[in-house]
Amino acid sequence: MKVQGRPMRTIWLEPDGQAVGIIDQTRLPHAFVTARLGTLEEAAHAIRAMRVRGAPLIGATAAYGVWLALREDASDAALARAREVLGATRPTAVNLHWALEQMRQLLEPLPVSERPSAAKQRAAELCDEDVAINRAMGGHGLKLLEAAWERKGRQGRLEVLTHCNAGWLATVDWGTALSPIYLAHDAGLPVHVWVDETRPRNQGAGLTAWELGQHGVPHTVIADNVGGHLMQHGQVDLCLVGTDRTTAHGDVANKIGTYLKALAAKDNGVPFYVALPSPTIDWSLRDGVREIPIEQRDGTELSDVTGRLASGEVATVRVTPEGSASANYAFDVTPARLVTALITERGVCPATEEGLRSLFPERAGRAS
Ligand SMILES: CSC[C@@H](O)[C@@H](O)C(=O)COP(=O)(O)O
Repeated sequence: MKVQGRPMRTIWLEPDGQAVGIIDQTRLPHAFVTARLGTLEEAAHAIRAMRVRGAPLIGATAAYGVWLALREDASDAALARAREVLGATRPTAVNLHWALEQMRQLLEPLPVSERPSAAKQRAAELCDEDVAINRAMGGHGLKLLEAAWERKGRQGRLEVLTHCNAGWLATVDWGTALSPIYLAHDAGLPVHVWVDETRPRNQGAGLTAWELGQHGVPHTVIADNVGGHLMQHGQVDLCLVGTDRTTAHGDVANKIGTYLKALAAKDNGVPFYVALPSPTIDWSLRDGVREIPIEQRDGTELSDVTGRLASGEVATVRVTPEGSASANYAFDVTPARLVTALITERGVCPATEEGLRSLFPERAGRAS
């Protein structure tokens, strides 16, 4: 992606090689601010406070967090502690645990003296792999968008609805759900994106709208409850979202509110696609609704809203009465039966165990 015309990733090794650079996503869209992460604690805090967020980027940050820990102390105990601290930051996105497990498998058998440089190199590789996966997913998703455009008779605009931010900012580059959209836009398809605001943290209004704007993709921000109305009136050709954890049977956990969009899509015959890199698949789970841990965050994210005042100052204001309790569920699970197809780096498949295993045959018979 380019930011103000300059190509960049969302996470990088700083030029001095001593720290990891990130974009502080809590400051967007009002300010574009980068930050240095120099310790395990800073990496864990960045994930917990959502300075970095989105399933693949959480995993990439955790991998670098292991390096930051091991360069201080590369003992078995320090490695175990780094995995514990980072693993406890956010519960739903399985990419976090996948990345920590990748690091463990590589590092545990190595002599202590070799671990820091190996961790640094592997974290960089995981980032490169994420970029390649997302680009490949984009190519497969692009074919679905082209087919939808043909079905529409190449009339008007291709109307895509998305929820939360499954874009460049949620990954190392490209995005998951937005990767096909960027490719479609670049290929000249007249794609227009309905962007759910995605309360309570407004990742749609603040992040998706911002990055689509950076790339010049036409888009319109809508309140979270508008999608059903648009679908009833033929104004959505397809829904395209990301996921934080998908079961071996194709149940999909994603940002809270995704399930309601999938129900509305089903009722209106609108295709509902989910884009996911393979590290997002939790092969050990069968029943997403019962088994995927759903993050509950502080109620102030719901009761308080941050925005820019007319004066230019960024301020946080309370929108609920003092004394009213807030429940802040961050994710929900869309059952596989509501998902038209899954888009992965290896191709598109039905949201079924057979579908996923046809693309990832090496997983056949493996529980995790
Ligand atoms: C990148 S794909 C899926 C997601 O990670 C995304 O849609 C999402 O739900 C992000 O949630 P967040 O709480 O902002 O980390």
